[in-house]
Amino acid sequence: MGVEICVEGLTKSFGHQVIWQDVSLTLPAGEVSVMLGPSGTGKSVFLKTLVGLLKPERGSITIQGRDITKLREHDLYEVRKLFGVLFQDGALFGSMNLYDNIAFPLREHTRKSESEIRRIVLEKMDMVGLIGAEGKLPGEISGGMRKRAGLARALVLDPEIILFDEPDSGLDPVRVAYLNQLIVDLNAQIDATFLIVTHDIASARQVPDNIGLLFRRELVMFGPRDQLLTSDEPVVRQFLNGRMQGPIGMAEEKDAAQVEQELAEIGDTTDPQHLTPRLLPSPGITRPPRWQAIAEREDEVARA
Ligand SMILES: Nc1ncnc2c1ncn2[C@@H]1O[C@H](COP(=O)(O)OP(=O)(O)OP(=O)(O)O)[C@@H](O)[C@H]1O
Repeated sequence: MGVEICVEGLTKSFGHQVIWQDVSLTLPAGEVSVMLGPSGTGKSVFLKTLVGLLKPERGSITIQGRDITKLREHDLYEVRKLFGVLFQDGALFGSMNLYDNIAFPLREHTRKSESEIRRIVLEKMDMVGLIGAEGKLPGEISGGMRKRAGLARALVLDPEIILFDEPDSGLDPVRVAYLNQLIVDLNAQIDATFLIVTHDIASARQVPDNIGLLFRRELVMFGPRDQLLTSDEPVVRQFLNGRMQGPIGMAEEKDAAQVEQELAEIGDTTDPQHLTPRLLPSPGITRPPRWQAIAEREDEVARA
């Protein structure tokens, strides 16, 4: 069913450099959330903090009733089993074929027999469309296939939470579209909680239930997709429209008068009537119950 992650007042620094502070949000169980933000705002640091690889200075991360920032290494090891992580490059072992790469977590963390491992590996490879590529080495396949292999590996321990670190980086737009469909289909099938860090605005508009935006060391906003897509908050509007006009500058600083002038010069693109349609699960995949509620809420926003 996926588990909820509740983050409260989280602050992370490296030495004197505050990366972000006082971040509070709840990733609802079983839903897909996207975290956006200009380069260097600490999105990857946020993912690493959620899995307990980095320790925050302040705040809590509550999963299944336990604050994981307070856990000792042994207990943290148990909590980490709830997570599957898809790293940017798939993080595959270059000398192992895809089958062995995907089987790796099962061989490391479980006592399953090789026949059971085979069943699971082939099931996950099938889910991501990689059947037939078992014997290939990571160096012999495309970036898109490597991502899908990384995703299959993230799925083998049946995680409750899946973190995606820029799944679309380095892929052409067609591969990104296929990957987005795969993410939506997987979420409908396995119903885990998904958090995706991305720069890709088209993906952020179509795929998630919720969107968050990190900017200038703060979480500017986190909420349902329709709420962010129709927001008047200048940072949110600028980022979701991929514009130069607005508070986000090349070096992240602009003066207020310039921002105001720029915003006055551009038209309003937050019209709820033109809310980007959500990407639906492929035909034949049963939609989780929440889809009905989402469709109704988005209809309401469009009518308002
Ligand atoms: N282990 C570390 N020690 C010190 N500083 C770090 C460490 N990890 C990350 N940082 C710093 O934290 C900041 C945020 O990095 P992060 O990679 O999370 O940004 P990001 O938002 O994911 O960027 P991008 O979108 O470009 O991938 C950067 O200034 C980086 O140098």
